[in-house]
Amino acid sequence: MPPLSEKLLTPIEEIDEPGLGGPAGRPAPVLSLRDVRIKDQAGGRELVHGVSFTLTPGKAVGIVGESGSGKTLTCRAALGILPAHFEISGGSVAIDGSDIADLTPAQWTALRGATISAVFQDPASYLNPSIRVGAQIAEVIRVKKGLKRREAHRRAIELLRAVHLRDAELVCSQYTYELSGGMLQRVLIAAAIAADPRILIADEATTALDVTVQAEILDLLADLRERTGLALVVVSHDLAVVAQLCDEVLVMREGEVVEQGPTREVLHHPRHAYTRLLIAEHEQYGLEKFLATKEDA
Ligand SMILES: Nc1ncnc2c1ncn2[C@@H]1O[C@H](COP(=O)(O)OP(=O)(O)OP(=O)(O)O)[C@@H](O)[C@H]1O
Repeated sequence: MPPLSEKLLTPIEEIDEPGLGGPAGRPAPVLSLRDVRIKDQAGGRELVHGVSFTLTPGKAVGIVGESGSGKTLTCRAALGILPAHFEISGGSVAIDGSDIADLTPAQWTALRGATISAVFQDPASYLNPSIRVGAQIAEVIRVKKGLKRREAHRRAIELLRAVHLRDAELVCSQYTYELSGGMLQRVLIAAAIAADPRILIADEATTALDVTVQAEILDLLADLRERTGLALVVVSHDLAVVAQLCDEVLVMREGEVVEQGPTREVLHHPRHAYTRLLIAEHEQYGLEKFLATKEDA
């Protein structure tokens, strides 16, 4: 299995700071999708029929929808890791103002981890079972941030603390089989933020976790967003997760964005029948609590 830094996060070159580049001093978007369409070349089918959103630093966009609606393909398109035979067949994705269609492999390598990073479900498949987890995180830091081995190790422990793992030194020296699913998910988040990315895509990152661990991880993401200006794309079938974290929400169904807008507005005044259905289904999971919080804010 290739090391973590090669799988998702590969080597570093410094990227220019974006600064306040937008019109009228507004922050420039770190990620923008414009009418992105994704096609399965093998089957000739278009699976995603036009997704658009803009993400500025410190903002969070949520994508909700049933299984197979195209949420993960959309994220993979933004990360330049569509499965074989899939292609962006229309529209464009820009990271930090650069159209990803023009990026060379070396430029992609520089962007991944350092500018855009991701956490998916099933953390075990992204971590090497035969290397201690601390060494895997330290390797990302060495490659991406150019730190020496000892400093990278120290930073790995700091990151494990930052994701609220108790006894970070011990976890650092452990292997994946010694850790629970919740601990592994946090290790993966630590690895994903190790190179200080500006965009983090969290694709069902908390779905497999129990409610308490899920709440802790969502708090952690909210905190990173606030403290570091991290911009988030949060994919979840759970509206409560999106309600808690996101400013804007896209509701997807069968590859189509059926509704999009400020989270509060969409959740309080859904216009599409499918959104209303999702809300009705999720009320039992405590969505109302988050709606009340947003409304009071
Ligand atoms: N590697 C693949 N090979 C073939 N078809 C795929 C592949 N990945 C996705 N698809 C198809 O593309 C469509 C969109 O899938 P996608 O994974 O983006 O949905 P999703 O909304 O993320 O669903 P889930 O919540 O189950 O992850 C589905 O019809 C799916 O079957």
